[in-house]
Amino acid sequence: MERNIKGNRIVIKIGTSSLINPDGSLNRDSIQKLSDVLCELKMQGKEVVLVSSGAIGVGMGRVGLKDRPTTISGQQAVAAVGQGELIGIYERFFAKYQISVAQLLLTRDVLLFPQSKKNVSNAFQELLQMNVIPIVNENDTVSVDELDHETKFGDNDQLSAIVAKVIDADLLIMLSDIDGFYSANPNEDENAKLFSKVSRVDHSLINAAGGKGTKFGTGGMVTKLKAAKRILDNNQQMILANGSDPDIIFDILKGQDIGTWFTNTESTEMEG
Ligand SMILES: Nc1ncnc2c1ncn2[C@@H]1O[C@H](COP(=O)(O)OP(=O)(O)O)[C@@H](O)[C@H]1O
Ligand SMILES: N[C@@H](CCC(=O)OP(=O)(O)O)C(=O)O
Repeated sequence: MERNIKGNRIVIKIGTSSLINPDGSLNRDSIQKLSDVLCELKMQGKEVVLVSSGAIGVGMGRVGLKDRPTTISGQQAVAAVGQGELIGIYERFFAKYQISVAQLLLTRDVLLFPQSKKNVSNAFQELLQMNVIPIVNENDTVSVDELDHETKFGDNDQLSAIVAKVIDADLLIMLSDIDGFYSANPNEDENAKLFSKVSRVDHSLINAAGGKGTKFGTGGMVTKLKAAKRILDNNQQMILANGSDPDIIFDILKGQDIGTWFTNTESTEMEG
């Protein structure tokens, strides 16, 4: 079934699992391909915001760590190393198209304090008018899940939903290493079925969501569902799909039945 998708102002979130190879090396091809697709969307006149994870994964490679640091401060440190390199890579790929990027490191304050929300919203508006592609990540040095602090965020999945709200986006496209949201983790249950459409995120769905797929990911499916709930509560739309080939974004925007479509205009459906 074709989907009725409005996609003039789009937030695209890409997870670490799509940016880092299983051996920990940077997946340059994937980042380049994603950058090509985003530039093409810009040239079609669309407004695009990228929420990119990967700071910790890139930083681990840079400082020669095979495993993610176990301490929060260790993760903050490698994120600080990786973020600069990550933005530098995006900057070079986008420069081929004479498109500039901007780095926005955000925390939950964006929603908690009306003045912060207004400031961030104004900055996004200016950047979009300047035809710049804003690239967002959490401000990992201050926003850690484990600290009970006003600025905590803990995951880019929910951050991307918050950004979609702040800029009043038509659509959030969430790209991961999996084809969508399944009735159980398909890496553990071969009978898991893909949901093609979800109209309500309730406890039974959250129970079907498991943790992250690789040592590089952060939130797994739980944080993606929490993001979807925020989107539905705000009457917006989200599509969760596999980011291994970023060209999938074009098919999503054509309304093809790809991944899981979170929309409260229709009832929940499973494939098959
Ligand atoms: N019900 C489910 N449907 C799909 N994937 C699931 C589910 N439960 C757990 N997962 C896991 O969530 C992973 C994606 O989350 P994560 O590793 O955090 O990726 P990303 O880095 O893209 O955010 C999948 O690879 C899969 O192993
Ligand atoms: N801010 C952290 C990642 C947070 C995160 O949500 O990661 P992921 O589950 O891969 O989207 C980073 O850039 O490494």
